[in-house]
Amino acid sequence: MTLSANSSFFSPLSPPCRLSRRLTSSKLPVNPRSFNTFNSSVRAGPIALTTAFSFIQLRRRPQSAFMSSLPSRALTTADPKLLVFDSDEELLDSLANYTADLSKRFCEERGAFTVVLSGGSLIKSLRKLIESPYSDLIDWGKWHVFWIDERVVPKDHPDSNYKLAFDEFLSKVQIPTGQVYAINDSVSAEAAAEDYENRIKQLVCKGVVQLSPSTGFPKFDLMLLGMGPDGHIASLFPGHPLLHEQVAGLLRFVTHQNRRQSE
Ligand SMILES: O=C1O[C@H](COP(=O)(O)O)[C@@H](O)[C@H](O)[C@H]1O
Repeated sequence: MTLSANSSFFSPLSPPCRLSRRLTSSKLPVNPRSFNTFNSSVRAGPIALTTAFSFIQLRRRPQSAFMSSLPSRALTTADPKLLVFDSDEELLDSLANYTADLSKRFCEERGAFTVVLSGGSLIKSLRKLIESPYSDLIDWGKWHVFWIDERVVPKDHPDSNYKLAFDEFLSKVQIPTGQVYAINDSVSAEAAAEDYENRIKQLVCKGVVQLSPSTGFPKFDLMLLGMGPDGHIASLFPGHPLLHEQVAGLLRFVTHQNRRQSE
C-alpha cells in the first residue's frame, strides 16, 4: 500500500467561490528509514464517484509506467518526499503522529480540521489514531471528514467507502455526525456528484474549507489517499482520460464501463 498525504486544492467553483486543482508540499513525519525526492504526489482530485460495480482483479502495472503517463503539470509539487519504513507498525505510528500534529495545529489555528479519506487499505492504516494516546489527544469535535471517492451504493453496502470508514474508524471516535460528509446515496451518480460539490461550496463559503490566499482556490487540511498496486488513486486508473483534463469540475462521476481505461 502506498499512502499519499497532502494538503491540496481542488477545482473550479462558481463565484463567489472559485476552486482549482493544485498540490502543495507537506511536512512529513519523522523517523523514516530513508527518504528521496518524490514526484508522484500525483493528482489528488477530482473527487470521484463511481456507480455500483463488481470488483475485478487489478492487472499489475509498474508504477513507473503510471508516473510517465501523468501530465507534467501533475508533477510539480514544491518539496515532495518519499518516506520508507521498515515495518507497517512504524508507518502507522508515523502516520498517526503526523495526523495528530496537523490536527492540533489546524484546530488551534482556526477551530477546524478538514480531512479527506479514500477507501481501500488506507482505513485500517488509521487504527493507531483510535488508540491511546492519540484517541484522547485529538480534538475530534473539530474534524470535518470528506471522501476523495465513493461508490454510489447505499451506506450499508459492502462496496461503500463510507461504511468501511465508519466501521473501522469513524464509529470509534467522537466526530459530530453533521461533520462527516457522506454522499447522498439516494440519487444518481451525477446528482450525487453535484450535491457533494454544492455542499463543499457551502463549506468554503462558511470558512470550514479554507481558500488559498495565493490562488483563491479551496484546500483541505489533510488528504490521506491509498494507492493501488497499479498506481490508481480515487478510482482514477492509469490512462483514464480524466487524468489529462485541463479543466475539471470539483467532482466527477465514472461508471464501471469507463472506470479502467487502461485495461
Ligand atoms: O479503487 C480504490 O482503490 C484505492 C486503493 O485501494 P487499496 O486497497 O489498494 O489501498 C482506494 O484508495 C480508493 O478509495 C478505492 O476506490
